[in-house]
Amino acid sequence: MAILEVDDLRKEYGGFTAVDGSSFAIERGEVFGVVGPNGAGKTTTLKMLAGLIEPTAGTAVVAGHTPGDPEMARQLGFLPEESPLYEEMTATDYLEFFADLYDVPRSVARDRIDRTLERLDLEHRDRRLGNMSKGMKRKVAIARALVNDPDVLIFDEPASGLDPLTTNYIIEFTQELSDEGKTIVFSAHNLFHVESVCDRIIIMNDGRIVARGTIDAIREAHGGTEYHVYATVDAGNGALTDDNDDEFRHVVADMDAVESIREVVEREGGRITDIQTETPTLEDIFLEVASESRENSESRENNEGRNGSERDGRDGDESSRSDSNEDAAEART
Ligand SMILES: Nc1ncnc2c1ncn2[C@@H]1O[C@H](COP(=O)(O)OP(=O)(O)OP(=O)(O)O)[C@@H](O)[C@H]1O
Repeated sequence: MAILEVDDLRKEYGGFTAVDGSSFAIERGEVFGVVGPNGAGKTTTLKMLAGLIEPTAGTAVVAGHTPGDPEMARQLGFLPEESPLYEEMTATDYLEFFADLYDVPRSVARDRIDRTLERLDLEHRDRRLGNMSKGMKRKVAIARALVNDPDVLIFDEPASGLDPLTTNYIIEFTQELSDEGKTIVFSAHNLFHVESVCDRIIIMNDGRIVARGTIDAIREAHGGTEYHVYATVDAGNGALTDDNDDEFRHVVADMDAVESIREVVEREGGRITDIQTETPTLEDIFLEVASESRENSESRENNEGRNGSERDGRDGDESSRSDSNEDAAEART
């Protein structure tokens, strides 16, 4: 059952649309990735889920409550991208202060804070926050998101700008929280981290969701694994040659096609010299999706401009071309 449901969520700033009608549902216990280039609308989406920004339209329901409802705040832990801390306080004082705000009994809070900081391997808990390193501060911010023991966590760039060791702790800790049954909305630019912790993702661009699903399903929708068959003769399939023209590379999508190439090559008296597989990384897919989405927006803008200035009977053609571009983009969402 979905613990978090978002329906046609939209945020406009003046005439600018930062989030353009997002809809998705997250199942209890899932780690759900929100990825996209700078300015895609990720943080705006997460802040609307956390009740920190009022949507212009649409709804978000977290554990049966709408953002801003005090009961929802009890069930939610939000780690913002930037987390200013009270520099004069120690980590322990700071976290106890927030536990009080959530009415967590002192003894429960102390135990929870101790265990969380222990698991995050935070030393010098009585050092002033202002004197802590960036990584230590990030761990305190994570502990703050957990102080009320929420069911749902929203982590915006939890490990950005940290050293590899601290990053590793935080990514492993996220995985452990998921294993314990927490539902986590996870946004990060490091797609390797996204791939290692997320069950499903959405890819956003220019405020819109341009791809969604499990990483495997998205990979499949974007060509999946390619087989590169190298042979001494050209078996067709638009084979490419190397600089010396003495080897032909045939790129195909499945093993049946590999076998067909083998048959033709052997019939022609040639031989297969190598077969390699290439699976796109999430980064490859991300770059492809972002550039496709940019081309679609440009084509939409061009068509709108042309339709506005040339109302001479050709509008039907242009708009149907534009629609098919949108259909192609939507088919992948
Ligand atoms: N308060 C605001 N007023 C006007 N525009 C805003 C405001 N907040 C965000 N935006 C704009 O909305 C768009 C989406 O911003 P958002 O911070 O959600 O992107 P993001 O995907 O999180 O980017 P990044 O990866 O760089 O953090 C950007 O173009 C941003 O400039």
